[in-house]
Amino acid sequence: MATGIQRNVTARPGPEAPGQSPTHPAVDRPPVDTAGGQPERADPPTAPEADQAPAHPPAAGPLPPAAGPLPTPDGTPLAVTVRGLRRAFGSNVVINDLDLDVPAGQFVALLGASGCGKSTLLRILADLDTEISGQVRVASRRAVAFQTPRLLPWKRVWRNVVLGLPGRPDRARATAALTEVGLTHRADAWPKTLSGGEAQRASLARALVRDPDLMLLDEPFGALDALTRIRVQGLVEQLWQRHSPAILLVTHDVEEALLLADRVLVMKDGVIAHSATIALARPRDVGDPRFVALRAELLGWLGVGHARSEAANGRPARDGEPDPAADVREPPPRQKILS
Ligand SMILES: Nc1ncnc2c1ncn2[C@@H]1O[C@H](COP(=O)(O)OP(=O)(O)OP(=O)(O)O)[C@@H](O)[C@H]1O
Repeated sequence: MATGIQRNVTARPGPEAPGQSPTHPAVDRPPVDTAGGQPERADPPTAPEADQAPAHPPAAGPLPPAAGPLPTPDGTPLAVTVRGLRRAFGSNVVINDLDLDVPAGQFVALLGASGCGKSTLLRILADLDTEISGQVRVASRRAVAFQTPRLLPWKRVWRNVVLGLPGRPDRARATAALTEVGLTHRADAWPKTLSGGEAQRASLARALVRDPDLMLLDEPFGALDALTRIRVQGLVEQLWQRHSPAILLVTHDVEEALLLADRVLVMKDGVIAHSATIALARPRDVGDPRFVALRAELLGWLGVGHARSEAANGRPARDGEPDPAADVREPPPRQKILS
């Protein structure tokens, strides 16, 4: 696998005030909806940042020539290698000496409390944030999908799918990707006429068309209703099984993480504080006692008290009852885990 971003940099003093980083545009801003039947333009004035690796080298500077390949434990090719990563916004140090390895083809879910830095890490891996120090190496063919599908409203669906690919827009490629996500019949639709699930499937097709070695998914199911969410989760799992990219999925949903991932990471205090290998056969059964135990373990790491009790007692704690598992399930003090 070709290695794409290779950075070994020291943080530069950022000019930004919180919320004003030039490398952190307002990423969740929905596009202005101007689609209503407007004619297609050949090319957008700007391409969305989502779903494609940037065409230009990162602003943080090239890897010094002396830097050799990072160690790969047991020779496994890695889709992601991070060493000593640090990212701060002013005095807010969000990522602090973080290490991470993601082997090629592995499905990894990333959990953590709100604001702990999950999206920041994903944006760094997507090369959308370069104000960092540390070493970052990721597969060159990568694709990103966010909670909002970010389709350009003035482009028909199929043109959105191939947007940003080199050369002339190739309808056959778009059709192949749309077929994979079951959306061929909507190829000529305008984005604003799609349902939430259809739009997210179009976003997945846009990721897929790049034949990525690494897919970075930031809560891609977060805005979907419960039923659509289950369907799109299943689709992502199928696509992963068919194409075998490494996937890093940011999610708040422990069950979702356990249903989909080979490995679940918990981010806390700027590092990967816990890594759990999920060695359960697929499709997974939420009622399987091992699934229940893993869920309780992860909820414990996320600081959910009742889950700790459930893990220890096999039943939820009653209100007011001291948590007998609290001292054994509480994560140990911060330690460095190479995940
Ligand atoms: N552009 C920015 N400028 C200043 N601070 C930022 C910026 N982007 C993120 N942060 C801060 O970095 C921290 C981590 O944010 P991030 O979005 O990575 O968290 P998260 O774990 O993904 O949260 P959530 O689960 O709620 O989406 C937060 O304190 C956030 O306010």
